[in-house]
Amino acid sequence: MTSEESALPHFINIYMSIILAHNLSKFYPVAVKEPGIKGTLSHFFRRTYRQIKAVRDVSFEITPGEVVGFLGPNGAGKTTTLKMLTGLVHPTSGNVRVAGYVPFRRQEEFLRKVTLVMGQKQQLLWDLPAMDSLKINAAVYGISDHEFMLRVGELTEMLSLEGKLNQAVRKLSLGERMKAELLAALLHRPQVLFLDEPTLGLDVNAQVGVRDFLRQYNQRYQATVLLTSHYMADITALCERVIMIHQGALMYDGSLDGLLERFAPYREVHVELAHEISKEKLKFYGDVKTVEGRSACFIVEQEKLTRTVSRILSDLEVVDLQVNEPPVEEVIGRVFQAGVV
Ligand SMILES: Nc1ncnc2c1ncn2[C@@H]1O[C@H](COP(=O)(O)OP(=O)(O)OP(=O)(O)O)[C@@H](O)[C@H]1O
Repeated sequence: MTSEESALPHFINIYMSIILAHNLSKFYPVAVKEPGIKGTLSHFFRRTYRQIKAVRDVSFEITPGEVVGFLGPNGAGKTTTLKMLTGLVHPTSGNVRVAGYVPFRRQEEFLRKVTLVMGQKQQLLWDLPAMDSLKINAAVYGISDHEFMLRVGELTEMLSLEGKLNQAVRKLSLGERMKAELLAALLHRPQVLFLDEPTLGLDVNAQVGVRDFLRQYNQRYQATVLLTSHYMADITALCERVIMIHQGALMYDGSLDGLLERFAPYREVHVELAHEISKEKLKFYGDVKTVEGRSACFIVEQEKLTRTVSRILSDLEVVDLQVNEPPVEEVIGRVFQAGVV
């Protein structure tokens, strides 16, 4: 019996969680070669390997209908985790269940319940109209003609893809292609969506389109979504909860607000002054992030906020003042740099 087939710890309720990872690890063996001819020769006769610990003891549970952001810097182990959750990669150790199934067995019932969309890979055939690929998908999943037309009609409308499915995929814009990919990935009405960078490379309008669609789809079908994205706007627009990994290990699992609260106990104070003032003089009031003409931005610790703002208002000729939360990108960037929670 493999580790995945062994019983899960009793405290884990597989009926409550639609996605469940328990102490999930994946180590990739990679051959190590010494430089030079000698190295090449000895590599040929006797290979030595080292382990890349892509994912280490990661545990989390996701309940049906949640939309969860999965964050981490490059190489953190996000794609490897998604591959284990969809059964494309066999875990080195740990347990995983998705919709009650052990993913790597790739049972038909399991495959009907999940989908994996990777922004940098496409399933639609390049030279054919998307509709042709959709018909193949419909045949694979045994979707009747009537149901096929209904689903395609509905998704086409939700994705604003009217008139696009009969053009060769290579003639579509990047945004339209991504939307058509989503349509193909959702034709079988999966309950669980694993989305790896679904807005990668898209322009802002197309990003917003995909985001709006995902929100609508989640609400309409109560689908569960685990989403990775380098665009924080995707995460803030869609996810109340985020899971963060770094160097393969879990760093944070909780609300997005909680993450910002925990890692950004400061605010940005933007002021518009009546006259230009030198950066040197402004430094008296706090860390100066930027100064451009009469506008300045200060970074102020939360507990000093009231004092600092009242001092700025009483000392300086202020035309406008705003207190903002720091941009999520910056906070996440600082968390990744800090490395350890
Ligand atoms: N098939 C493989 N063989 C060896 N090492 C691998 C393999 N796949 C991934 N890795 C390594 O495992 C680590 C995690 O990779 P993974 O692709 O899961 O990260 P990621 O968080 O998705 O990164 P990114 O945001 O850059 O896509 C990296 O160090 C990567 O080089």
